[in-house]
Amino acid sequence: MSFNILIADPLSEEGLQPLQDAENMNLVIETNLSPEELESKIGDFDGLLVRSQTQVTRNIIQKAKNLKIIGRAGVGVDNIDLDAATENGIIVVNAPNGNTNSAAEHTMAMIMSLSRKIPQAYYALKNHQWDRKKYVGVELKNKTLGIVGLGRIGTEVASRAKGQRMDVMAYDPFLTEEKADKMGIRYGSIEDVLKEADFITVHTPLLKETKHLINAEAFQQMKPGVQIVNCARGGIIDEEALYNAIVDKKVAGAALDVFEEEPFHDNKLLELPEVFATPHLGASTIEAQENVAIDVCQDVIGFLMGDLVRNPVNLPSVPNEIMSKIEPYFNLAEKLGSFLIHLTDEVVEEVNIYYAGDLSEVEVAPLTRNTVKGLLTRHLGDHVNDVNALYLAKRKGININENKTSRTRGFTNLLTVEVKTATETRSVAGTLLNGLGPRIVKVDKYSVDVTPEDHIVVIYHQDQPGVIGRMGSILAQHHINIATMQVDRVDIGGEAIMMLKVDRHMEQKELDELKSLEEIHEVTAIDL
Ligand SMILES: NC(=O)C1=CN([C@@H]2O[C@H](COP(=O)(O)OP(=O)(O)OC[C@H]3O[C@@H](n4cnc5c(N)ncnc54)[C@H](O)[C@@H]3O)[C@@H](O)[C@H]2O)C=CC1
Ligand SMILES: O=C(O)CCC(=O)C(=O)O
Repeated sequence: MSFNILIADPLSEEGLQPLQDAENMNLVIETNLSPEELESKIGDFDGLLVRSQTQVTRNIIQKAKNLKIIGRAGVGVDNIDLDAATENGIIVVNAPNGNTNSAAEHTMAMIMSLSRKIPQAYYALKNHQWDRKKYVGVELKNKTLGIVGLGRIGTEVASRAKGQRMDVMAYDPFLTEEKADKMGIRYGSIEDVLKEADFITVHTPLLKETKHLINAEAFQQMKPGVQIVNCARGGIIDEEALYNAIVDKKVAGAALDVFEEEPFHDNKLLELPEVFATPHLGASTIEAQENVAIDVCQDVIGFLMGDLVRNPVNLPSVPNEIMSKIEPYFNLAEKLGSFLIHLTDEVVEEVNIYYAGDLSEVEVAPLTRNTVKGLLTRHLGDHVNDVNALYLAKRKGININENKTSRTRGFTNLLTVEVKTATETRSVAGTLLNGLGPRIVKVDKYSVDVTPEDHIVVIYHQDQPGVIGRMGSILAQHHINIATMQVDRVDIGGEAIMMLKVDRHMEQKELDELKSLEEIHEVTAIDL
């Protein structure tokens, strides 16, 4: 099997080497495609790699019939419609670590250039103006740097600014006073940071909550003469408000790497002498580009070859040590879901998943996704995958509940799945037997021991002599060989279950013949 990968933005050649070297990956490099060109080509590709330039819109994703993975060589994924990707079962991966250093260094370069007005002084010299008075700067030492967003890049900026002997203060919803103390910086609310900082640098993602986080009201709260840096995302700072704050002399200078609209030819902020800018160069170093391309290529190859990805954006990332504990249960979880959905023809309203024993001690979200994938595939087909399973369940109005319990029924691990419809509740439980693999150990209230694979026939019948023989005869007439057989009941003479493993798929008319026996209540054939 081979995969077609489209590289739609310029990526480091060295960084692309893992993909070039992979035997079954066909790389097509076509940058600067218009949205229409990308829409018309994307149907041929299994993977798409971009930086921040290409907008991967819902329209493009809807045309991407074969697309399985979108790799973003960088951090911000605001150029990718994540909802559309998730709904269509396309995994998005990024490279969150490879450009942190470069972005932090660029931020420091911006802060230092701002403090000494280096770009303006150079520009004047180029224009034959030797002016030493106009370009008097300020020292960074003892000035307060306010960092909004103390993630990977914000943290690196903090440690570099401390090296400049700045007084560093930060706001981040995940920052506590204790963590700040440990880092040797000051903790503040957003208001504290706005009020006290001489330089403010933003390092948040662009989200609904951070759009225009730094707006006219925020500028009002700042010290006169404050200087502003944005090397994160255009739109975190309201450009109109920044323009006005500079014209009103509230803000003394601004250094911008990112803009509300990119790329641009004109931006009125650049008409102001207090402003200098770079065209989104934060991650543009040889090292960062190589790092992010390698990281994203490895995830794309890994994913297409059936491995786990390290940096998923639209799936929670699970640390390796946890993944190694739960991975053996993936197959069991999916098979239990596929099995159970065949036991009801009614609309499923609720799914309860119970994790017991060893499973009650680990992160089980990936198992829940696999179970739901198994449940939904019967009716929604193969496009259900672990990326979109929970989204599709929600869209169908199915409530999914995850529970951890101590009820192991004597097994070291037990996964029980229960579906509720308007009129019935059906359930199946399975375990992973040490060395023997997955087993179905309970169906509704009956105990069984069946491997969840091949052709299973579940028969509910009256517990009375002769039923098994009559069923056996019908199967024999159709040349259906019984591989294994299990029966269980709760009360003598009451309802009983029979679980058959047969050697081939059973046709509807064969099942109808079984159902026509008076003692039989329900027959379900399940091909797992
Ligand atoms: N200019 C460039 O070329 C580059 C830009 N970036 C951008 O830099 C930004 C930061 O990247 P990383 O540090 O890697 O991300 P990160 O995810 O490690 O850090 C973001 C931090 O922002 C915080 N945050 C979220 N909402 C906030 C709010 N309302 N107020 C304060 N903090 C908030 C989060 O808690 C998190 O700690 C992203 O927007 C990314 O796209 C990243 C690399 C290069
Ligand atoms: O691809 C680039 O150079 C942009 C990097 C960036 O903005 C990011 O990683 O978020």
